[in-house]
Amino acid sequence: MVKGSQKIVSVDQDIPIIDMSQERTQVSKQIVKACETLGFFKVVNHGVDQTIISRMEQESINFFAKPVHEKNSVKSANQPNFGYGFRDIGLSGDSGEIEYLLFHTNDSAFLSQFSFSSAVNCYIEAVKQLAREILDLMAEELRVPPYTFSKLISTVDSDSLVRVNHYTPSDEFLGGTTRVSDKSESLMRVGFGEHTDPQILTVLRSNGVGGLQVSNSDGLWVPVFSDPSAFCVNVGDLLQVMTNGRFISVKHRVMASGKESRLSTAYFAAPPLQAKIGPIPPMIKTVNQPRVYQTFTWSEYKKFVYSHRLEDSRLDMFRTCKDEDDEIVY
Ligand SMILES: O=C(O)CCC(=O)C(=O)O
Ligand SMILES: [Fe+2]
Repeated sequence: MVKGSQKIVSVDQDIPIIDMSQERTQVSKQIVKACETLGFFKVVNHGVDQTIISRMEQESINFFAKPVHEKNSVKSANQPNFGYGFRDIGLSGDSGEIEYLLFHTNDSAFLSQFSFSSAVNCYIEAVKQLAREILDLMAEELRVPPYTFSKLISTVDSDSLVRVNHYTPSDEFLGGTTRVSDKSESLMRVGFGEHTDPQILTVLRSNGVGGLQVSNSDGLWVPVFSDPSAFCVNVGDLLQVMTNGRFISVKHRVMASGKESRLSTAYFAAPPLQAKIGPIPPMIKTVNQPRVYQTFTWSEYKKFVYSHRLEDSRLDMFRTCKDEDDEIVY
């Protein structure tokens, strides 16, 4: 039995697909609606140059094709869970059928070890720009001051990350030194266990191989068909907090069925470590929408997240139990 499994619905008809070439107010309305109902949507006609995407994908394929010892040597000097990872996700004992490369977007010393750092940097700039644009569209429709969200990810000390995930076909695991012990699990293996993304916004792309599932309001897992020309966007925990619970930080997971390699690249847009995060004043209405979350720094929340398991509902600990009056000025 796959841990945490729920019923799976068969089509991704529930996943909104937003055409960013539409009229601006239309786009912002659709984005806000998607964030309130599912916390997840796809964008098409997003303006990111296909050559930037293709270069990043090819360089990632080349990296994962390298011998294990070469991949293992890619480690961050000061953070043990950064760099190349195999199976172990995070620091609290989570694991999945995955190998990955995790790095800070502004860690130029780390990035310079790669022959493909220019492809990575171009990709980061492009998805960061897309994330900013989406956050600005949200702010417009929510009628909050311009750049309220995007300015948090625009500063040089923003703590944003990129994770390139590679889910290898199951035969490689079955035939190799790593053995899948249980037959039923070998049919549907957890690639990346259920979790919410802790940051502000995630912009994710994959290579045309599915596996990603999102949990809808009925608690059903909705498979997300992979469209290599689209970006998937999901609300992170911090955006749920800033919107005082109006946006949903969607629970998602990857089930690797094992026939083809899934390659995904996630850009996690995050604020600087010392940024104070809490519900923004226009999102708090004393009568019908009182403050739901406390105020905390990203650094405090990140520490908390890293000391818990992926599937833990980490945001619950930061709900208010009393009225707080430490308003944040963004
Ligand atoms: O690989 C995917 O599609 C999703 C991975 C994911 O959820 C993550 O890296 O946070
Ligand atoms: Fe995720």
